[in-house]
Amino acid sequence: MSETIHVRRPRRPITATLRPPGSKSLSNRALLLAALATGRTRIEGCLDAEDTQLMLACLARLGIAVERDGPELADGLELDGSPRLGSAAGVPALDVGTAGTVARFLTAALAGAPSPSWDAVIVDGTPRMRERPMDALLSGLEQLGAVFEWLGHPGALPLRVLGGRGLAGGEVVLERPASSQFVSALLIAGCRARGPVRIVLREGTPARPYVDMTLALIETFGGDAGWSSSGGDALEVRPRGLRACPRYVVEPDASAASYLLALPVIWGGEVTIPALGSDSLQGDAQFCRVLERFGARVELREHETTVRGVRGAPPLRGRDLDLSEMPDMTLTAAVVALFAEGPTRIRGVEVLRHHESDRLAAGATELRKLGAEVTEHEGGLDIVPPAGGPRPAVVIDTYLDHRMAMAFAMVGEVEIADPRCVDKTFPRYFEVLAELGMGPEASC
Ligand SMILES: O=C(O)C1=C[C@@H](OP(=O)(O)O)[C@@H](O)[C@H](O)C1
Ligand SMILES: C=C(OP(=O)(O)O)C(=O)O
Repeated sequence: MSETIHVRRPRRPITATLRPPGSKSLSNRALLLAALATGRTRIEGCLDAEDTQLMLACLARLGIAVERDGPELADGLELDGSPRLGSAAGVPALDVGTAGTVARFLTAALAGAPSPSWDAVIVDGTPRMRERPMDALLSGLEQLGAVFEWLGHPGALPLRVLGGRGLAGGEVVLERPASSQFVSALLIAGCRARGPVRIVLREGTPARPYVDMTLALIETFGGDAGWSSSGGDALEVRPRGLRACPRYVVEPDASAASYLLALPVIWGGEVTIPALGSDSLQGDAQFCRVLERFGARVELREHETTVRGVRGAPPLRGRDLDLSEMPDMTLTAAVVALFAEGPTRIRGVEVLRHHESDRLAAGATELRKLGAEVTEHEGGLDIVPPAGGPRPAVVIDTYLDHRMAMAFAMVGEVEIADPRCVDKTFPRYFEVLAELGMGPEASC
């Protein structure tokens, strides 16, 4: 039986200004693009958690060292990039853990590295990462000129990327990708190709704001990529050398912020997140609009978000939510739905089947334990909240999934199993809850 942590219901409204850690998505893009760019980049506000530590450890294995200002990664770090992606010789072996961004973006960047110093690189991850889809990305890279050897199942981790001339360029046609990260990875790799790269999305992409985020970061690092002006759902990369960014400041993580902003909606109070607002590059920064639809009062300003709630007055209302642009927000919304009047439908999130867990199946199971009536669809959930609120004293299983732990902890009066799974993106999450009066020490 794994360790559990007890999370209490707060006794007072939750009123605070809170600073979640740096964005995982922005940190790992900035780290990788800095590693591929010529010159020295300084990054401030970098997330210091499993997913960024995995990226940094892989880069170090490739011979790209990082100088830190201090023990906290967020304080600042500096990194000297090289288009060949490092100086390591032989066949370095990289562990990408369960970090989708590292598995997809770094594998693609390796495949695109021109004349690398290494002969080949082995890429492997956790058992779950071996199951998570990579196939359409890898075959797209092969079409552009990459060479892989499969060390397990074809089209999946573990694999060997053979060092060569990098990517020739050309066109890749994707049916609806299993992850938006395939598109972002092809864009990043395409920046180092010998000729232009065109990515045709025959049935669009899930989680499109992450693709726009990649385009914005490529531009920050001097690259040239964008949506095709010739119509249709296509992207074009016009390769040119990437340039270091003298100072890149990472925004707070909008997905981590979602739990903190949902707390006053469930329990009453007011939470402000500075440095995360309407100007954010993160699609999840728009999640406050979903909270507004449930009934919260929301101010989304430039550089700042505030969400207010008054417990039970007026009551939250269940809603029909298309979360296809913000799939990571599904579990946060599903837990808020437990406290609403009337059913909530969540749609458009079939990518959740391939995340750290199958979040639709895992979420449905745990919501039912709390007394909700849940119907699971291929790409969503219908949730009828329990009359009288969630059942107390339930042990929530977390399926090695940080978002299961963080979302279900908001329920209060629950036991969260394997709480350290939050280390993937928000290691201090339970300390923050304790500071807000939801820790075990609040029982007096
Ligand atoms: O590009 C990114 O940084 C991410 C894209 C999304 O992946 P999917 O498109 O697989 O949902 C998201 O879920 C993940 O947390 C981060
Ligand atoms: C899906 C997620 O992560 P990954 O970057 O590993 O895909 C997530 O953080 O919710």
